[in-house]
Amino acid sequence: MESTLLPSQSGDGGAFETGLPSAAPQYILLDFFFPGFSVFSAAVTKYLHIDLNVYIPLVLLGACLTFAWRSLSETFWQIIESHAMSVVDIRTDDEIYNMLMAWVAAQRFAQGARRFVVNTNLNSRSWFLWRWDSDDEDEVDDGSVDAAATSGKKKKALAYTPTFGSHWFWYQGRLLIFRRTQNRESNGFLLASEREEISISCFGRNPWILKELLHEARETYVKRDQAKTLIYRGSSKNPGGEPTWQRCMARTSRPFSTVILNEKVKKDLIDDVTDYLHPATRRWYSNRGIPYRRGYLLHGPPGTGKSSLSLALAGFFKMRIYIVSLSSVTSNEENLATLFAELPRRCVVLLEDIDTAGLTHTRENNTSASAGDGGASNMVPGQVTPGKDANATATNNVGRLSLSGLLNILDGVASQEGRVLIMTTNHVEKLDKALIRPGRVDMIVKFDRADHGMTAAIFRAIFAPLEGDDVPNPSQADATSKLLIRPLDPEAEKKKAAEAARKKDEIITRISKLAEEFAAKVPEHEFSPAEIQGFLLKNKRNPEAAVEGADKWIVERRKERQEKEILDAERKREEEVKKKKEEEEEKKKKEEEERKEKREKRKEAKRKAKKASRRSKRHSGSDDSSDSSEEGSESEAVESKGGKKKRKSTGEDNDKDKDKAAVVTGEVTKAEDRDGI
Ligand SMILES: Nc1ncnc2c1ncn2[C@@H]1O[C@H](COP(=O)(O)OP(=O)(O)OP(=O)(O)O)[C@@H](O)[C@H]1O
Repeated sequence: MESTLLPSQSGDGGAFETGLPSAAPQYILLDFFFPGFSVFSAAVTKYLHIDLNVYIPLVLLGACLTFAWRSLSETFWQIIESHAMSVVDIRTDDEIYNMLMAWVAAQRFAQGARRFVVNTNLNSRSWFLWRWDSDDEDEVDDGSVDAAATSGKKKKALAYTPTFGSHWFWYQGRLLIFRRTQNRESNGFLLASEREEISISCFGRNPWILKELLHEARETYVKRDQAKTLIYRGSSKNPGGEPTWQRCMARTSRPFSTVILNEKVKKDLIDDVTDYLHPATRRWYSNRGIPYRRGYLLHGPPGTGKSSLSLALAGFFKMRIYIVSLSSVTSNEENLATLFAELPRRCVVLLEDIDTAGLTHTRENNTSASAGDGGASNMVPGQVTPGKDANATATNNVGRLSLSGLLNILDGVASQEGRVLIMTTNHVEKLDKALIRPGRVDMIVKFDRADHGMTAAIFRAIFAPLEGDDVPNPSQADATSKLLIRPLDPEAEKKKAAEAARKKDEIITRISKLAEEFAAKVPEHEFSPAEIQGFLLKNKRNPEAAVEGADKWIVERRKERQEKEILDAERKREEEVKKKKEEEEEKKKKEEEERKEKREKRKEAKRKAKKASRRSKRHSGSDDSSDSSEEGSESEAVESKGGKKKRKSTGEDNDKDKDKAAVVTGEVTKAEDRDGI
């Protein structure tokens, strides 16, 4: 092989002997870019007899070509993209991100990706879009499910999505590109998984296919939640931060029938909401200039079904429910206004505990809050609920919600027309009339503790067999597996179905009988449905035990209640004693302050009197001096006759001044007496 020897190689030894090329200009250059290249090249030449110099131009050419190809293709793509393609960028802080990712995870190209991202929760990490509904854990029936998840214990489904880069796929016969890139802005506040951008592009200047895909993604996503009631709660990420609606749960919609309430009341409520939500009603309202809103007030003791009815209503009308508890610390006027401004047009808004909102400033009686005698008989509508906020003073209610603030929000521009407003309270009697006047509250539903019929209904609801109930009965499971192996003939199947129906009827009859027995034992209007349900759930597989244990439970419950009442009374007494003590201390302090003030005033008066006396003294002194000047030599004569007379006259003046001072002091004292000091 022909080799180009460097001058030093054929010359005087040196580099030739060491086998290292001397510093030829191209080697200097190459060494600069690739340190050690000259040594490597010399070694290759010496041992392999390959002269790398021959290949350098080729390598350079290749590099140039690669570079040119890259930049050309990039430019080419940019031109194509901007002139011949349509692209949709998806924001990671919008719900469409969740929708699209759920759709992508179900596609073949995502499941077939060799490098992918695996998630148990595909949703955006933006905290307000984050979903942690436990129900989703059971959803293992979509395409992205890990097969292992279906076996045995239910696990969270695994979703696979393609990793960063471009991924080509076919959709409705069109070639599309799903691109997932790392967000170039390195915002320190973003989580790692938030730092991504996704886009979908298609060839052609018409983006209809992309829109279709997005619609499909949304439909699929919404369908998943169709049988569920989406619950949002108003909260802020950090204290003092801006509040927003946070999706907190997707519950399987509660059938109306499971809320035990007077059937007529239920029907009236459903009819009313149905009529309100009818498209023609909106026009009717707007034609007459009436604000298109409807409000409902649910009131009654705790655990009687107010929240359950609200959720059932939202589920029945397939609306999202937005819940705010007015007793929460964050519910001040500003926060509530922000939340109301973000409400969608058609939804249910549930304002819980409107009596505990600290609505101290009523519109009717602004001074009532300061009346402060606190007795229940003197309760003014809109006052703070005693027990929780009774001690709240004007100062510690700063930043809290006032009644007029709440009314402004309910009526104001931030309030979306078309929403169904439900307010719940345990103390309807404490609400201001303005809050529940027609237009704000159009229907009032009263809830009560369970009567005979309700108790029996709760019993039946818990023990009667329902479609889809899992009966953990080993013999039954055995029978089912046998059935799977050896199918029955139609006749036998019919017989079996009839037998099952007969058995079911028998169970229902038995449960109805037991329900009556149970209801007869439970006194009416003493226990809330929640309390009864709590007891029955303890015996959910044994209705007979529930009936048997009812008497004992009632005794225990009464005892518990009594103990609680005693504890409450004790706590109340302690609080009262503490309050009294505080009041006494306050009184003492006040008295002491008053005494101090009196003393100060007296001192001040004395000081004034002294001052006056001194002034009058000075006055009389100056009179004397003028007399003396007038009298001239006469005074001198008097002086020379001896200071006795002068001293005498001064003494008289002093006595006069003293009298004068006494008169002044008397005046001040009188003035003090007038002021009641
Ligand atoms: N009328 C009812 N029908 C069916 N279930 C009820 C009824 N009342 C209460 N329950 C059950 O009791 C539990 C508590 O009910 P819920 O939260 O609706 O009461 P609430 O009146 O809203 O109470 P609170 O005033 O304390 O918010 C729920 O599990 C619910 O199933």
